[in-house]
Amino acid sequence: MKGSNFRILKHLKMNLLRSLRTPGLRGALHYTETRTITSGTLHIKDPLNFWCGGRVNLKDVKTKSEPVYEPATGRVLCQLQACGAADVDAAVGSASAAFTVWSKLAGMERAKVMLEAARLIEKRREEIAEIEVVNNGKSITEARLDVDSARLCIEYFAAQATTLSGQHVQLPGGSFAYTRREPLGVCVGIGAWNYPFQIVAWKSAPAIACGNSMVFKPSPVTPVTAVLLAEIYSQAGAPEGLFNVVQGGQETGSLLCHHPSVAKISFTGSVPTGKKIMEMASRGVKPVTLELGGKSPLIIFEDSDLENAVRGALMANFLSQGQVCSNGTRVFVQSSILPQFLKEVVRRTKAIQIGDPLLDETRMGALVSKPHLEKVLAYVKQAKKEGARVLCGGEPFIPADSKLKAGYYMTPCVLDGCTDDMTCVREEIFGPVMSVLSFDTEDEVLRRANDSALGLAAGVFTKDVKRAHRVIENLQAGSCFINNYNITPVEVPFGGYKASGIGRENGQVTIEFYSQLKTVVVEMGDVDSLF
Ligand SMILES: NC(=O)c1ccc[n+]([C@@H]2O[C@H](COP(=O)([O-])OP(=O)(O)OC[C@H]3O[C@@H](n4cnc5c(N)ncnc54)[C@H](O)[C@@H]3O)[C@@H](O)[C@H]2O)c1
Ligand SMILES: C[N+](C)(C)CCCC=O
Repeated sequence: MKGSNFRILKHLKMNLLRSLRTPGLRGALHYTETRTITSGTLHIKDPLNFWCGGRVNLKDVKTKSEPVYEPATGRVLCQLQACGAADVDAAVGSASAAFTVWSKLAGMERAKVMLEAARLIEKRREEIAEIEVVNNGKSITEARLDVDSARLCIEYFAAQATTLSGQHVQLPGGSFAYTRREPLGVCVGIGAWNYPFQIVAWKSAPAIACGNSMVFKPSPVTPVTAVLLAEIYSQAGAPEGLFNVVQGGQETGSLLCHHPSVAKISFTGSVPTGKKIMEMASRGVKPVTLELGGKSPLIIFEDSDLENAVRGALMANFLSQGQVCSNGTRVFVQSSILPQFLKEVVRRTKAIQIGDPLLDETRMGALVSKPHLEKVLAYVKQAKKEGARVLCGGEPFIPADSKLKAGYYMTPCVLDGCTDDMTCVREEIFGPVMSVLSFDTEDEVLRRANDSALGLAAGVFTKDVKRAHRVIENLQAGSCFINNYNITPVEVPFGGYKASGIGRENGQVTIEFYSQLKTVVVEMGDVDSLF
């Protein structure tokens, strides 16, 4: 026992020494791969802005700094320095300089850097996941999967980088044309707070695979992990300025969108902000990718495997404390199986372990902020007022551990007796609140499921193969699931119909959204002039 303790201590010491020798791991994080942190202990003092290949301390003394919180404890984690016009200009300038080098590399050369970045992410998986938990409040189990998804995305687009190519078209008289797939230039990424590390990878990986550079602005609520990715790309051999991070809120975001040297904007966030982004982009005729909100239907037919349908409904509603764009929050259950479904879904919802998100056994951590928690609780109150029945949850939750008492927790909620006109059924709540509606026929449920301005995702549970495909064909949603929910492998496109967005992330098609085609016509004979 003594010997094994000694070996563990020696291992920890070696890792600590190694981490202090590694650029980017120095400073206030004092972090190693094997050392784990506990809630309430991490302090971040290093600057969170990053351009020209390093972290940047803003010089402007007038820069306002804002507190960033640890949702699990309600404690201030760090101060955010928001970038102004000169900072945004410096970051875009840095990205423009990198573009001239990076865009000329062969796909294989880009892939090499990206695969090294993926390797570094895998090596630092636990560290990144823990920091994500401290800043976002989600459970460590989910954060690890998010880091994996980020890494897989970078690996996938590294492979895509090696396959980018144009077309050769034979023309009369031996003449021909060819197309070149070329990058766009400096791309801007703007992220939401629910999947901070995953979002920054889902945007940067296709962008840099195609030869673009990027300036990324995380949500001011979760600014911490994007800069880790910036350091990783740098350590992996990316040219200075290939990937930059500017911090701030809507002012900084709008400076980025209006910047004349920016070629494209890829945004993840709410529908109202998405509309503003599109307006700003239209002034410079810049292409946009918009990954926006949802109010997705999950349809459970009476012939479903009930056990799987219940599991699917929980996965569709309670991942990341319900703060998931694609969540199937309108759960339509065929009336004949409604009582069994509700009994089982409520039993399992009540059993969800809420608490310290850094503990392995926790399944639901804290919501992202106090105002957001209050907003979600207000939705539950409104649902009750409008006649929905609360079968469980929907209350603030105070964990027993004293250090978590000021955290932003609530009990996951199941609402029954919901009708299509209720606020909880019409609006995106973005919290752990499942609204259950009953239906009788396929035609009826299709009409009701499509009765929304949003169309991000949809799901169906049934053992009838023909019905499954027929229903999916008629659902107005971009990301659909049969007999499962919220499965988003990086090899398949993800994105919404209707007001849920424009463009796709992941999958081969995403190359189209980060590149442009140049057509070259080559004359092999004489010019046949009409003049
Ligand atoms: N479809 C998807 O893939 C997806 C994924 C995650 C989250 N979301 C959506 O995101 C929303 C929650 O995230 P949120 O609250 O951070 O969204 P939000 O729209 O408030 O903010 C998103 C980002 O936009 C920035 N921003 C705000 N105003 C801006 C402006 N005028 N100009 C430029 N940038 C501006 C914010 O600082 C933040 O970085 C939900 O609606 C959710 O459904 C969608
Ligand atoms: C990986 N999930 C859980 C499907 C989340 C996708 C991103 C949406 O918020």
